[in-house]
Amino acid sequence: GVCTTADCTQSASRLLENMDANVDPCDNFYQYACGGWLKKNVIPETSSRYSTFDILRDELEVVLKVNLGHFCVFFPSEGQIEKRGGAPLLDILPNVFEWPIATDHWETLEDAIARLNEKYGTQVLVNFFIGTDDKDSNSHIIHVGGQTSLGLLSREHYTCTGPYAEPCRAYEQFMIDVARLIRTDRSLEVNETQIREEVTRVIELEREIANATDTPEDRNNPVLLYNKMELGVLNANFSLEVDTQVFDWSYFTRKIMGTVGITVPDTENVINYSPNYFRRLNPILAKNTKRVLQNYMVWRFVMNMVVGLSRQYRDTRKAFRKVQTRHLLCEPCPAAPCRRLCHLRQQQLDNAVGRLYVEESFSGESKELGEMISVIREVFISNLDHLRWMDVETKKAAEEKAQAICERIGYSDNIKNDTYLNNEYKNLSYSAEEYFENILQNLDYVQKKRLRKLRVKVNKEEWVTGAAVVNAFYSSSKNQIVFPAGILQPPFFGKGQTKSLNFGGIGMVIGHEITHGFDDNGRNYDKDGDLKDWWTPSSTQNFVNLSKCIVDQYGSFSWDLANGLNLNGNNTLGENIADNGGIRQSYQAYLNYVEKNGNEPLLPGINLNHQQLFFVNFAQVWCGTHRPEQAVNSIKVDVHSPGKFRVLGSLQNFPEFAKAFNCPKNSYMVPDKTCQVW
Ligand SMILES: O=C(O)CCC(=O)N[C@@H](CC(=O)O)Cc1ccc(-c2cccc(Cl)c2)cc1
Ligand SMILES: [Zn+2]
Repeated sequence: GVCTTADCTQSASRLLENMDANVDPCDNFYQYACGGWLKKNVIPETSSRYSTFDILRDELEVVLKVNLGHFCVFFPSEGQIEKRGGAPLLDILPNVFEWPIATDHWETLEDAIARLNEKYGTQVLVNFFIGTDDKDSNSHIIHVGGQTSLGLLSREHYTCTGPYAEPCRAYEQFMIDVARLIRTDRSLEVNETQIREEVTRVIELEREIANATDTPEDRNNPVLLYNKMELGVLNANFSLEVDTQVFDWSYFTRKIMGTVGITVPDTENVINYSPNYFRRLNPILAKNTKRVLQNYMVWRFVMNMVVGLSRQYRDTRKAFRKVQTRHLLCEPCPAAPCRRLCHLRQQQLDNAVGRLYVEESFSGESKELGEMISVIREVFISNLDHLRWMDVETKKAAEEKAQAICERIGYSDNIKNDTYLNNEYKNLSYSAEEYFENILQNLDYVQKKRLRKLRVKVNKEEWVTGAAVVNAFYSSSKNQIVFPAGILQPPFFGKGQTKSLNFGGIGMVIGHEITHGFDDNGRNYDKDGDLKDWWTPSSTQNFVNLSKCIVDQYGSFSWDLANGLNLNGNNTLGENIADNGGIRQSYQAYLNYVEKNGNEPLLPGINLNHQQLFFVNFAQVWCGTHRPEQAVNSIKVDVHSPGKFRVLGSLQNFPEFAKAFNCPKNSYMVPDKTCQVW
């Protein structure tokens, strides 16, 4: 029969709207499923990528903005911000030992990195953080490395040639304008030549630092990153010298950990995950002065702060805004509610935001989700039996790990617990005059909470995300899959949606997250989340060979929106393995569902059976388009392949898709060579 409920009618019209039935599904399924969407949608001025996925995120923000009245939080008017000019920033520059370009006397270097880290959570030059010990997932350990954010979006930007010339120039002008403004506010002489010269040196230094950082390829094997050594050894073997002054790692570490009352002896173990970066950094520092270094480091802090100052300061980043990275403070937008939301997110108030969202929009689908997770987990495990490339011993360990995956659905009960929330935010104080300082105070509060974890066991109950998030997660150290409330909505999931759409939507995501535990990164961790090899050498070798097929397949896709650049098959391998596993598991789980419960009633007005509807809904998650500069950048930095290729690549490897649409052998969607890992 045909389902004529409102939900079915809505699903049918959504699916029909987005697709282009004139395209042969076997020629290009993405075009077939999304052709209608692409004809009807234009990328908004304010977006760099616009897709079904992004629209869900925008809609979630609207729900939150509309309901921000609940937050009796005072936010300053534009007038109050204007009145204070640059004062909030000028007042705190002494806290970070000053910005030489913008003053005529300044002090040390060492303390600056430590202060930026422990007080403002800003990582410059050295990334120092407390994280889970990969080889003891119940403990925390100090990590040091080179993964600090750069002023420009990516390493490539620092070539300052071709498409990167404009962002570079905007970045340089931004720094010059802020330096001039601060010197003027301080009634110091403004010598344009002097400022421009110092800025040029900072960008030159930043370019060298960017080139010294590890590439994504250098960072994708957790076993090779796990370099544990005593702090004393780190100090001895990875000395950094500036102006004949040696960087003292012990002093630096104690400076940071002392602020939370934790003493760290030289025998303390730390993980140095970028030894090569520090080796490459040494000669760079040796040929630079402390002044240039201080200029660089404090600039990385200053550039994030100007958005919280008066119009004159904010305008300095106008041209640069187009290529902005995520900043610490909020862009004051015309309507107060959106600024409040931004602050709440920036203030790590994800639990308060999550509570609001859950109360407004989440009707608690946990039970049905739980059932979907268990049948898809079962399929993953039963599929292991058919894998000829994995030996019995390794299959047994894989099954144990799959059984041990713990699931989190919707939201953490904590956010419903007023006592818990009040306790979490008790130290927060807001007042209109001091909002800038409050934000800095809260950065301090959040960073101190992170630093205090060093002597505390890992809380595996803790959620790795807030609830008001349209996404899903796999944590290798917790062996945990998480589906926040934000993604539990159409097209992914709906109580009134047919199971074919739910399995093609959230079912795919569930399979994707489970498979992350077995991709090129996740497979290195055992069922307890410890970095321990549970593979036989022969199974490892087979896994590597089969992965190579995926690397080559996605690496051979050339992306028209990125000026024909090919995808990076290595950097996207983990996500591609997860997509290819997810589609197989969720589809098989759907067939099992139909086997057990019979065929579902068809959708009105759309002459597709449910096997076909599964694939159409699956593909329409990624109906969307990109701006060229975002496309080029995403190929460099995104671990996910572009949506179009995620759909094409995983369907080309899946014979059940070809069967569902009766695609002939030589069609584009049925290539000769296909890949399969899980
Ligand atoms: O925002 C972004 O660009 C990343 C979104 C992103 O992939 N999040 C993932 C988080 C993660 O990687 O575990 C969760 C996820 C979302 C969508 C899909 C999916 C659905 C239908 C078809 C295909 Cl080929 C893939 C699979 C996984
Ligand atoms: Zn993923």
